[in-house]
Amino acid sequence: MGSISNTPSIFDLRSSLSSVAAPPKNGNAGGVQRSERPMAIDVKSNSKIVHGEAGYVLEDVPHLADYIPDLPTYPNPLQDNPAYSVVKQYFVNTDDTVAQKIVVHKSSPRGTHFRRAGPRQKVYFESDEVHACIVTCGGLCPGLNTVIREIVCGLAHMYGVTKILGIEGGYRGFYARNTVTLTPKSVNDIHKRGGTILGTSRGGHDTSKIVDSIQDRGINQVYILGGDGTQKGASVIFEEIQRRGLKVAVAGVPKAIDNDICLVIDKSFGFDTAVEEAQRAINAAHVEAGSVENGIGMVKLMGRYSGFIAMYATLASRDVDCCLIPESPFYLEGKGGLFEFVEKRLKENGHMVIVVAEGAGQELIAESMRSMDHEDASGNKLLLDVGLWLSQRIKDHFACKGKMPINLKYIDPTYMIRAIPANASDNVYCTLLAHSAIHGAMAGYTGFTVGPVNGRHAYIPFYRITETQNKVVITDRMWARLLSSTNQPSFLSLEDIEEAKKEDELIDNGKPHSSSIGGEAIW
Ligand SMILES: Nc1ncnc2c1ncn2[C@@H]1O[C@H](COP(=O)(O)OP(=O)(O)O)[C@@H](O)[C@H]1O
Ligand SMILES: O=P(O)(O)OC[C@H]1O[C@](O)(COP(=O)(O)O)[C@@H](O)[C@@H]1O
Ligand SMILES: [Mg+2]
Repeated sequence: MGSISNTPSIFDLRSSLSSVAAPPKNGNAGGVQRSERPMAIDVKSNSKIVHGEAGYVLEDVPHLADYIPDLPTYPNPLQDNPAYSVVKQYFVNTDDTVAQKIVVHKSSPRGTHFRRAGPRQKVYFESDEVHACIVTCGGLCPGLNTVIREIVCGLAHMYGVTKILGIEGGYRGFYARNTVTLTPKSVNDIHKRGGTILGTSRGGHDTSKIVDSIQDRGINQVYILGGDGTQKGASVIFEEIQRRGLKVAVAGVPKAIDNDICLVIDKSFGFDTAVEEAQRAINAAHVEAGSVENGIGMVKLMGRYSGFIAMYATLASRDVDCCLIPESPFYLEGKGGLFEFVEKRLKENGHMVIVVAEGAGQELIAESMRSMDHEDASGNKLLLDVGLWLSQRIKDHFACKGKMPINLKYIDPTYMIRAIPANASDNVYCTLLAHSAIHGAMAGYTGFTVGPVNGRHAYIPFYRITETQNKVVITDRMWARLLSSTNQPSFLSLEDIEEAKKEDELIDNGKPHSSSIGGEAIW
């Protein structure tokens, strides 16, 4: 790629981001260098799209300089940090980008790219000017404490930042709860604990009260850890901050225990840990089922709309006979149905294990029970308990005269797989996410989330995180691998499969397939 900043002729300039130019209320006076950021932006609902040669597209993230003119820059203090002095090319080139699509054809366009995460030579904040805050929102997820720890330690050790506040109890904590001062010492061993030391909540997102609180406290870097709902909230906070013209960087760290967040990033933190912990429940179900005649072990795992935890836990365990996920509808009665399969497997093996994701079979349950359209405080639909329902239906079916007696044990480890500390690999991953977020905010980027795209960390605009949910693609090879390992019915007719393929083609449309996790190749 040619240098973005050196080849303005390839750009399509239609900037409206830069039209927001109210003076910063807590802006910083004076500085050593003036920034030069050629604006070459195609604005699509607050997005910065840069077009290059051969179908190259950069979906860039906003920058403080887009709406605050003449911001001073400073040399990155990392250049004097002895630990990093050994790094060959420590600073990321300003025009480095990460490709979303890495399997390409000779004549295909180069496609969408994201700005590469990492430390920049110039920063937009002086160390003693930074007043950062961290908030955690939504459901728990292994690794939240690690991200908090690494933001605090990273800001302190890499950038010499001393003012870091923890906002307690999620978004409403900005205006209704206390704050806590965070130091490397106070967060030293929190990564060994599950949950979040800051507490969390659902609901309570009041944009103007939150931004008032940010402004009143003089906060200029906001780190927001949470799922799709949280990142939607972060996006509107960023818009309000931009509208007020504040020099405040907003960085999101995406969290989703079930990996349902965003088609772009490889996987979400905590997912590996959750899959590992799920093995313990599956093992228990297998032991229980195998110890009695016609034993069935049923395990319910998290996954409202995406069955990644159930799919990966099944693939990892090899003890599972049937995995049911929201993306693949199933039915109970008749030929090819679940009851028929259960009977067959019990006759063959004498026992079986079923893993069911919490969002699976919701239409079936709604048909047989009076549907309750209840929501939680954040507006998420409260699901009916598929594990209990399915256990009862199987018990009822086999209790009929003439059927074999069964012995079913239901295990619901829902909260056990998310209330634990992150495992080793998630801890390292969380560290990289935290560092990417810090480097981005220090470099003046804002309104962004961080995450690995094909293994390289990138800055991703909020709309990419919030626009679509990541789902298991049932026409991908990974789901086929699962079907082949469990030898369960697919519950789909040929027409269903054709339909699913068509839908996936529409979704795919230049995006990588969502069954790829951890940057591993799906072939
Ligand atoms: N569309 C939205 N706009 C603003 N805030 C939102 C939106 N959706 C959710 N939130 C807020 O984000 C926080 C977390 O959302 P929730 O859905 O509970 O968890 P998660 O972030 O894990 O999806 C809540 O405080 C909620 O009020
Ligand atoms: O009981 P809670 O705290 O509302 O959490 C239950 C929900 O949290 C989750 O684990 C994750 O949800 P979020 O992504 O919204 O945090 C869901 O799978 C589950 O339905
Ligand atoms: Mg959510």
